[in-house]
Amino acid sequence: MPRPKPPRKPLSHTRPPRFGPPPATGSPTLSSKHARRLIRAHHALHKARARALAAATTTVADADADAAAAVADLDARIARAGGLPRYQLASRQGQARERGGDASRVLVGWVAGVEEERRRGRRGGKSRSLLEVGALSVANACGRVRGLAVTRIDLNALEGGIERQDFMARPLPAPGPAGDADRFDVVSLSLVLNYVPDPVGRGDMLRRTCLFLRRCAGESDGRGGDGGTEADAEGDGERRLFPSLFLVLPAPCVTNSRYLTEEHLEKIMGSLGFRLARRKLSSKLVYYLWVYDGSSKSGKEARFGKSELRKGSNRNNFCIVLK
Ligand SMILES: C[S@@+](CC[C@H](N)C(=O)[O-])C[C@H]1O[C@@H](n2cnc3c(N)ncnc32)[C@H](O)[C@@H]1O
Repeated sequence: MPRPKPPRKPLSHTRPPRFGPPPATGSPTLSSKHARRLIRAHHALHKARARALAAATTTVADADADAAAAVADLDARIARAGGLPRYQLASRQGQARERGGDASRVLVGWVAGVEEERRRGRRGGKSRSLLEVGALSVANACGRVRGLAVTRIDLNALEGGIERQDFMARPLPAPGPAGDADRFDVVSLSLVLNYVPDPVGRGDMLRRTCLFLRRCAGESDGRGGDGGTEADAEGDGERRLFPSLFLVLPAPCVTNSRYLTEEHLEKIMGSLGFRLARRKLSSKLVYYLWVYDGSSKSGKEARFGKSELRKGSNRNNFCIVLK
């Protein structure tokens, strides 16, 4: 008579981790969890480096050596962890999968109606241009919109078609119409602002986007719009969508920060001359389209420091400072 099978043991929840070499750079086996850990560690090291760097430039001479050594040590740790290339691959593989894909699809969804109308010739005129800062791939959704010319830059170019360039060092367009060819209808900062390790650097980056946006035609051709107003993507009127900044952040940067709320972000952006045209909140990310009209309500840029806006021990410290 056959013996009854012994009951199967439940899987242990305390199983030791599997050791072995980390997945090779570019490996499709990089798990979401691994990618998330790698991304967090990279951000943390960068923030520590920014703090050490600030200390190195502000401390008295004999402390300089220590601070400089701390920076060098952090550089070595960043390099040992695979540096920017590994972070980028983790972002491209793990994070993209986890958050449901390419963030530029949201931008395309917002502006596609306008472009479609243009294509059908009702508005006529030039094609649109996009400067994608922090581009990881040329194969994202914005690259497939007809009539949208995309310029891609990144600190480290992973593919052909992406220029290796620091946005903060990108040569500024010449003043006036002479610089128009070097300005864009849309600048995209998708998960780039949160890469900047310090609050002042974030403010500087936001401010710099204005310099690369085409001026409202109200200023250059006196017609009170960018070559006329655009019907927006949802057809809810004649609100302009260009020139604009597409900004994507991890949602907790605004939903759970001690120093930044959406209201505060709107004030910062308003002071730079932007108004909020579109917003989408997902479980992981927040997407914004900010239309630039080149002037703040008060007529001048305000200063925004670091002040606590929400209390609570479980908050993060994401902050934007406009000096
Ligand atoms: C998390 S990745 C985001 C990639 C992509 N935009 C997305 O939405 O998935 C951030 C990228 O921004 C790039 N980056 C950060 N600061 C930059 C700067 N000042 N100029 C150009 N690229 C920058 C980094 O090199 C990195 O590749």
